[in-house]
Amino acid sequence: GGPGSGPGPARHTVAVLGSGDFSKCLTARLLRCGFRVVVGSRQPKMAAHAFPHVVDVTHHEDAVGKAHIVFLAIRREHYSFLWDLKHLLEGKILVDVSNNRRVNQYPESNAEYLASLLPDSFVVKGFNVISAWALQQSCPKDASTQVLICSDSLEARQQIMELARQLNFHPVDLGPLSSSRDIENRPIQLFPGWKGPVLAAVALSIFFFAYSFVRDIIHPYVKFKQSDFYKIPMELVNRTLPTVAITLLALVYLAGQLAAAHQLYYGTKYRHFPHWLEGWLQSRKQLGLLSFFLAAVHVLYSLCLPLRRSERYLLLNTAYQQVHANVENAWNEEEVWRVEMYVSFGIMSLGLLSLLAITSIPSIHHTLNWREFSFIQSTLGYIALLIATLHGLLFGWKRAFEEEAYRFYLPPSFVVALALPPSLTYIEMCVVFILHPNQTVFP
Ligand SMILES: NC(=O)C1=CN([C@@H]2O[C@H](COP(=O)(O)OP(=O)(O)OC[C@H]3O[C@@H](n4cnc5c(N)ncnc54)[C@H](OP(=O)(O)O)[C@@H]3O)[C@@H](O)[C@H]2O)C=CC1
Ligand SMILES: [Fe+3]
Repeated sequence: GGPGSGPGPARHTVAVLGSGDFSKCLTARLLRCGFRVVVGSRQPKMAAHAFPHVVDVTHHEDAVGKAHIVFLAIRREHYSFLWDLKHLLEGKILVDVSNNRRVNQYPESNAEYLASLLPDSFVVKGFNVISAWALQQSCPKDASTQVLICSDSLEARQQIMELARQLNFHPVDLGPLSSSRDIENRPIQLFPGWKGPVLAAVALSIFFFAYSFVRDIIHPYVKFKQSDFYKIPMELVNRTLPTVAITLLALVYLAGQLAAAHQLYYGTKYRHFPHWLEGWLQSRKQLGLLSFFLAAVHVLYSLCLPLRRSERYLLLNTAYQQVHANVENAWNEEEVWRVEMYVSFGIMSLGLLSLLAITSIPSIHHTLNWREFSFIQSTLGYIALLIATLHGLLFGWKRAFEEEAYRFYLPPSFVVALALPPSLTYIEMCVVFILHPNQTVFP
């Protein structure tokens, strides 16, 4: 018969092969939830010390014979010994809990390899996303409780899902055994989806930092023998941060623009985007969050600029020179307006960016319907980009056109602000709204 047709009492006994960390913690959890456990070990006498007395620690053959469900708490590299137990494992449910060290370490997943080794057993993949530490926790709130499960045998899958429930886990059915590759990759991935955006942020940071270094430090030094190296830790960093932030935010919307252009060019929504664009579209959330993070750090840096010694000396020196020149009032209306506005625009764009970041949190995202989400992420996000652009323009204005030393060196934020977002606005206005006023385009 099927995997469920074992003799009655054996069902309440679960076998665990291997006596390592995972085996110990799984056994403890099984016992706590009312199961009987038999552990199979190469050296049962030695291994028995590590288990409570109620646990039957015995040889592999013996353990397998006493249970219908067998957990394999051993590493994939040792699976070959199961070949000797082949006939004993026939018709049993084998739970593969193994993990690898690297993503896609082997051509086939561990569970698929096991299934090919023992075609007459019912292989179920599961519990690998749970750490031995999480298995030990009595209060499931402290640890992640989701268990991803897959198997080619529907009945075996359902039995293991039921077992997971009885162990106070939340099983998630991922279908056939072919999903096991994905399940095995889950616990060893390091922030999937963040690699591209983080690399982009790092590359842009290096580029803009180097640019500012040459422009703000090297150039004045070579040309005017002016030593401004003190600017490296604060001013240069604080110039790089907003430039990268605004560029990343522009990249979020550039992806949508390219997608819209692609759809308009081919005249259909149903044609696949090229791979690079697909990946780019899917990293928009990460790009936006990185942009928000850099913008927030930029705000902190900016708030701390007046705390510096250099700032105090420069202010005092200016005051002294002013007294010397007999100038009573240095008020410059134009400068005052420029700075008031640029600070105000900066605050506004950070406010809007915070809103975008908050609504990207899944639990908040789920309370919004599609239209509300797209209003915040597309419309408000775009407004944030434009306001941030104005902020950058107002900052760069004076330096680009008034300061003698920099006349021929446009500040990077100014270039980015000029080149990226407004041109996107033009593309959107021309291509989308004028040519196809009723076309719903990619958000
Ligand atoms: N530790 C964890 O947090 C997690 C572990 N896992 C997976 O669980 C499995 C076991 O992990 P863990 O307990 O940490 O590993 P350990 O290395 O601690 O234990 C593995 C056990 O396998 C047995 N074993 C070792 N070599 C052989 C061999 N040549 N032939 C047969 N059996 C052998 C040993 O038991 P004995 O000497 O009694 O035969 C040993 O105790 C692995 O596949 C791992 O990927 C999954 C999720 C989390
Ligand atoms: Fe700024």
